[in-house]
Amino acid sequence: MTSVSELQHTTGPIVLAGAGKMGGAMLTGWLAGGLDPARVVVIEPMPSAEITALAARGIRLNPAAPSPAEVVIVAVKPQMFREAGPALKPWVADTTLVLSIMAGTTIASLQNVVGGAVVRAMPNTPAAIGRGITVAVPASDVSAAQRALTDALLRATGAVEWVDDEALMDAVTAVSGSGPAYVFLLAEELARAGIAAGLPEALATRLARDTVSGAGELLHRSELSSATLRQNVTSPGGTTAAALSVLMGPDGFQPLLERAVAAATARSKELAT
Ligand SMILES: NC(=O)C1=CN([C@@H]2O[C@H](COP(=O)(O)OP(=O)(O)OC[C@H]3O[C@@H](n4cnc5c(N)ncnc54)[C@H](OP(=O)(O)O)[C@@H]3O)[C@@H](O)[C@H]2O)C=CC1
Ligand SMILES: O=C(O)[C@@H]1CCC=N1
Repeated sequence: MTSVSELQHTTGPIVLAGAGKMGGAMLTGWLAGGLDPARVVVIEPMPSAEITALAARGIRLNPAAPSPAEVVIVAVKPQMFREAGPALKPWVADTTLVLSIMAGTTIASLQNVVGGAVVRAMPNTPAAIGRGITVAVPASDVSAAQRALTDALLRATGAVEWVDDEALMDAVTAVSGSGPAYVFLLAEELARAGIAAGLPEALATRLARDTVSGAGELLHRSELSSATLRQNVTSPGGTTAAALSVLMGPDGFQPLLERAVAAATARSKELAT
């Protein structure tokens, strides 16, 4: 992760349209990394208490007089974009970087509705703690400076991968955009299974949460592959092998996740406008 201080080389306002779960997570990551709140404009019809409180730190919330910004981040729901997009135009000049994080919504659609130099990106909510991963794809007219600015913004919330093929974004969305939800569900279901196996609810919940987060942290810090880390838990003829014979069986994780990722990929394509 690079420091938000790279963003201090730029001076213009950073406009965030839609400060919900994902836009709010990115904003949290930027502010935690040291971005000056005075540079941030938030456009949000029903701001949460947290976002409203940020106004006291210098963020400008729903200012009355828009003017072209250096960056506009589009973080409204894709289903809202056709309605919400045109109102963003006064913030966008030809030279404005328009960074969209909307699932499905294409670069062509952003160019038509909002204009500017468009980068389409797919982040995830661990951005709030600087541990997100974002995949970005630039429109052909995005300058090197705009790409560097995008990179600095995204790196302040975690890792960044650039791709040239926009068609990859549906599967990216299904794997890393939605992926944190699959992991949180794993923690929920591991706790439920622990309760079913006889554990008190509070203990099962604690064990599941700390196991998922601890294993995630080990995966993050270790240079070993996930397969090796898994094998390191699996004593021959032991308890893990018994569980994995279920989880790696014909109706185990592999076909289940393939179906889940295929469903999310298909939904991303449906959301394309
Ligand atoms: N959640 C996630 O993990 C991820 C989400 N995304 C993308 O981020 C975007 C936002 O998703 P998410 O944060 O989950 O959804 P949210 O509903 O939490 O956030 C969208 C926000 O936009 C606000 N909004 C509605 N209309 C306007 C408008 N005209 N101008 C400005 N803001 C408006 C909404 O307000 P109100 O609620 O009052 O309508 C809401 O606060 C989506 O496009 C999604 O595809 C991408 C990666 C991951
Ligand atoms: O569920 C969604 O559509 C968004 C995109 C990826 C994560 N959340």
